[in-house]
Amino acid sequence: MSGRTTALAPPDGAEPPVRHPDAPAPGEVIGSHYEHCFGCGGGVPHGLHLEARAGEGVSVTAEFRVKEAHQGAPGLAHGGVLATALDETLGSLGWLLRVIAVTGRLETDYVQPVPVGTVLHLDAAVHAVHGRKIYATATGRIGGPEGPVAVRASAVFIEVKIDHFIENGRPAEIQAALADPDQVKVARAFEVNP
Ligand SMILES: CCCCCCCCCCCC(=O)SCCNC(=O)CCNC(=O)[C@H](O)C(C)(C)COP(=O)(O)OP(=O)(O)OC[C@H]1O[C@@H](n2cnc3c(N)ncnc32)[C@H](O)[C@@H]1OP(=O)(O)O
Repeated sequence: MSGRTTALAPPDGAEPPVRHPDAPAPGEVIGSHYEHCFGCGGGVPHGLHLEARAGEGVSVTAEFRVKEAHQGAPGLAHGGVLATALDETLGSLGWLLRVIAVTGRLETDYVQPVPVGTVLHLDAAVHAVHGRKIYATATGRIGGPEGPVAVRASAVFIEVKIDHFIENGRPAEIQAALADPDQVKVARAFEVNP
């Protein structure tokens, strides 16, 4: 841990983020990075099925409809599920930078309860990059993209190589992913980062 900073504010010397030339165009849907991802995968029945779209610069938008399976208190979304929605939206920013990054720190503010049936309108943007650290924020609104803020988050993501998953993931899922041409295509899209 020595020398590690977990501050959410970019340090001196941090640079503005650079949108990759091959990033999806503004408005383009960013596909799921993994079919079995709880946040975005189509193969998870009770998952969030979050669909993100590229925005301008290094930003994204996404929508998440809160279902019964996502409750904490009766009729209300679970806070951890809302944090997942924010985390997943932030994670999709990697497609704009063309880097693979994992959440290092995620700080969440819960501003308003979010009832079941609500569509949470999310947006996220990268503000700075310092070495492997990516500083980003996300907001979730209810009632529409300009509606009142229900949740927001600040995060530091850390860039990793594909080996991070190969070395740490359970072998059964890693082997299945490596045998899936669509999954390999997703991984290659990041590995050609110049
Ligand atoms: C096929 C497509 C798939 C695409 C897959 C995309 C998935 C997205 C899914 C949504 C997002 C997730 O939920 S991701 C899942 C949840 N997250 C995780 O599982 C991450 C678990 N943690 C780790 O594996 C590790 O701690 C890492 C990789 C984050 C860091 O370890 P490391 O690689 O050894 O790096 P390390 O040298 O310690 O640190 C590098 C720099 O980052 C800083 N740093 C390290 N940790 C933190 C931290 N928690 N908060 C702030 N800063 C940190 C250090 O101070 C240092 O700064 P300096 O000294 O250089 O200044």
